[in-house]
Amino acid sequence: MTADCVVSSSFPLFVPPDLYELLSALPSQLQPHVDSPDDSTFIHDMFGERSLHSLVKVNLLYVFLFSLSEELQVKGGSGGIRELLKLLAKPHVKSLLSVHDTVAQKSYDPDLPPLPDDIDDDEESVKIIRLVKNKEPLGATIKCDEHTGAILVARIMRGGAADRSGLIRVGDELREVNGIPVDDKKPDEILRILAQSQGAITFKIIPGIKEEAPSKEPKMFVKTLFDYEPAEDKVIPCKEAGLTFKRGDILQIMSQDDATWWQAKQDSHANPRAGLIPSKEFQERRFALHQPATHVFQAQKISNRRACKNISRPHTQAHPEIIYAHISSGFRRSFRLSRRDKKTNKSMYECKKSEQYDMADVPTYEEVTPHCRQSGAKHRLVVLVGPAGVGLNELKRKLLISDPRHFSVTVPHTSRPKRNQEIDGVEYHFISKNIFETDIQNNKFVEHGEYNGNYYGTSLDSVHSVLSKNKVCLLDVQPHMIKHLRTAEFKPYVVFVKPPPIERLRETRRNAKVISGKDDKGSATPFSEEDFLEMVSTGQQMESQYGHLFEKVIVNDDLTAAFSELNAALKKMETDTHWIPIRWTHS
Ligand SMILES: Nc1ncnc2c1ncn2[C@@H]1O[C@H](COP(=O)(O)OP(=O)(O)OP(=O)(O)O)[C@@H](O)[C@H]1O
Repeated sequence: MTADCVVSSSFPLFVPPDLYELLSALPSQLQPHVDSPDDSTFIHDMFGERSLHSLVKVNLLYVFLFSLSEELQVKGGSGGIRELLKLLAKPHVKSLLSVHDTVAQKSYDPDLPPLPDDIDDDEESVKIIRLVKNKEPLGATIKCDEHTGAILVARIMRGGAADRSGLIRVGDELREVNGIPVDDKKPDEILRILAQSQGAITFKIIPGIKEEAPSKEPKMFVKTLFDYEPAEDKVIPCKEAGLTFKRGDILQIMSQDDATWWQAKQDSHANPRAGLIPSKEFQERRFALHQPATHVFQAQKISNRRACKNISRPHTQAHPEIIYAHISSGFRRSFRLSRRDKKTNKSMYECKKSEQYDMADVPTYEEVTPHCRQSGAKHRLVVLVGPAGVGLNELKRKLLISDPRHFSVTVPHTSRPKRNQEIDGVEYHFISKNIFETDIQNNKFVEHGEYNGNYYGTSLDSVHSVLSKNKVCLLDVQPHMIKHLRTAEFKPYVVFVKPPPIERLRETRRNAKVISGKDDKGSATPFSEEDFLEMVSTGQQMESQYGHLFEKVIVNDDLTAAFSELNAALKKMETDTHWIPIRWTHS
């Protein structure tokens, strides 16, 4: 339906209540002097007429002031009275009263067409609604009742023109449009009549029996975790009433009355009218039906490259990583896949819980609330994800160099023996194999893995330790680990570092070396074409599977630009208000 409502208005009249009482009392006082019932009805109608009330009210004001002046003149007397008489005699006071009287007597009701003659007197109540089309849709949908065949108002979109007017309600039966009976028509045909109508449209409506309960505007906000285009949705009851959104948009849910189709509006849009979106439950069911069995992104096999490479490489001032080594030796500590090692490395980093598909993982909507970090409160955990070789360590390193007192990384645990030059708690926390295994059992690790018979892992305590120093903890993990870090305590800010298109990879990484090592002696070799292809395809896979968990996506094309963007985003994260899952605020 594409019509807009005219809401009638009338000029407000301020009639003293005692005058109303007088007018209402008159008919009964005259009653003893009236013989015929017709005369009695006439008198009642006349004194009950609203326009008479208005006229009397207006005249009373006028007459009252005149008689007041006369009375005061007769009384003569004090300076105050003379002053008042002078005021009342002033031309602009008189003009003001005259304008008031003129305005008060005008009718501001809209010019409505006469009621159709053929209205059945027996019909209990019929609403004739006149609407004027403009660009804004009416914000209502119709349907054909499957039992009676009646055309009913199916839905009123919250905040839309129909809703705001209050003239049309869900369940109202549509009888005529512009005098054309619609009881033999299908909803589509009616919509065509409406589309062809110009200017005013008259609806004849039988009000539905069930009155909609006045609804308070709910204040529920959700972050959308998928893209939605109503035009492509085969089952939406009305495509035109649908709301388009992109993954990551914030919507305000306006109505959940219908279990299948919610009403929502974009938080950032001024348009008050809600649109239809699939409900969470409905979308989950659809998602489950269309999801291939093997949809879970396979965690990459892990090498210990991260665990060892900065520790055992010779320190040379020329190499940027070594500059970092002077700031903190606990770098390259997270454990992600090395492309080069994956065939030979049987171990992989485990996560704490099962990676099996469960409904909680279905990306539909997540209820969110605005959050701004209070000064002095712990920082949000910064989680970096991206395909191997994309530049996570390079970006971390730059952040650490830029502000070593503000940013920090975790110190990993290992079960391998400590070397002479190493200090416990600096390069690693050195623990026995037994203790490592017990800690794994007790879910003490964010990630852990085995390499060359030794365990390596990032413990939750090492994250706590950085955060408790009021520093921003930079952690890079496999993307399937993100969900375990999404807690009220960590409030992770997840940044996906994405590779640029392959031609830009070739160009920018021409002189770059990819570091790999099957033992603690990491070796650096140039990127191969295969590395680039794999980086791009892994990046795409990660984004499609975990994109709903990313708060920021940074394309690492030009390194300096990518670093500036990341740095600026992290500053904003600390100072600005962000939408976070509401469950993170219920700790
Ligand atoms: N934007 C860039 N332009 C040019 N070289 C880059 C860029 N980003 C990273 N590099 C280089 O690419 C190589 C790999 O980067 P880095 O080690 O940071 O990747 P990574 O994501 O940590 O990889 P891995 O997980 O395999 O350790 C390094 O030599 C780094 O200097």
